[in-house]
Amino acid sequence: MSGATTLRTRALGISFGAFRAVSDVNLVLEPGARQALIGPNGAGKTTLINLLTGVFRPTAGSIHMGEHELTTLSADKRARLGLARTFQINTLFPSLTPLLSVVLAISERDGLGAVWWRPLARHKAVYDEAHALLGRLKLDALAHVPVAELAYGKQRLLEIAIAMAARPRILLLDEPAAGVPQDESGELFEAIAELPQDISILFIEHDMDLVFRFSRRISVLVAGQILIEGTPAEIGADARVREVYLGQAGAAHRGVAHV
Ligand SMILES: Nc1ncnc2c1ncn2[C@@H]1O[C@H](COP(=O)(O)OP(=O)(O)OP(=O)(O)O)[C@@H](O)[C@H]1O
Repeated sequence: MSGATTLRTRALGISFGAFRAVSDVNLVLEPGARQALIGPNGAGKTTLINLLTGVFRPTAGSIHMGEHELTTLSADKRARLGLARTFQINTLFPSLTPLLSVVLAISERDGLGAVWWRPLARHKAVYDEAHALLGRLKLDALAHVPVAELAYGKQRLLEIAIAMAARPRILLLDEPAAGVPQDESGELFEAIAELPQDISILFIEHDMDLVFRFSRRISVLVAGQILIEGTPAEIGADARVREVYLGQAGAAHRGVAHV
């Protein structure tokens, strides 16, 4: 699958027992979006991404990608339609190199995982593509360094390179800068901003400086529901958003002065 597409949810929700973790969410991710999903701890941001990617089955509503309805599709099928994600926690193999990590991801995409006798030309094409992806994320100089020896910010970039190996149309990034020292997180987001413009990106981020620098739209999730969705200027001017954030302990150090 290739080409830009729109991801859309209609009245999406999930309950865990009596607890409604996400409810009535109408989210639209336009082609080429650079959209932030923000909200207090426990608001349901990761749960929403888990619903979009098929980790959880919704208890209400539906999910659509272009003309495809995803609501009941497996995570694998959604990935094949062009939906990719990264996780809040590091999921890399520490002893592999970045090059091999990306080669494996490309092989997986092509269904070549178990085919060791593939033609040499195809082998070269996979390596060329892996080098190009690493180059795009400015990891080419580190292609042969074991993952365990990479700075954490570089590891997070590698996770994005691996997600990109699936040739996604939509990329969902769950706190891509989590655990990354502050002086490396700007560089990480610059790399994200430079990904091909036809890929739609939704990212969860707590650092408001990064959110306001790198998003073109912001969705604010509070207690499982979208409180407001708009441009950074609209979100920054919204009194309810200020109230939500100023009510949170520690909000000041997250740069809420910008909200
Ligand atoms: N599998 C589950 N079973 C029961 N409750 C769950 C489950 N997954 C999430 N929750 C609950 O749903 C709520 C939303 O959690 P979620 O992790 O989506 O929040 P979040 O906005 O991503 O938070 P944070 O910013 O801290 O990562 C929380 O109260 C959480 O305890």
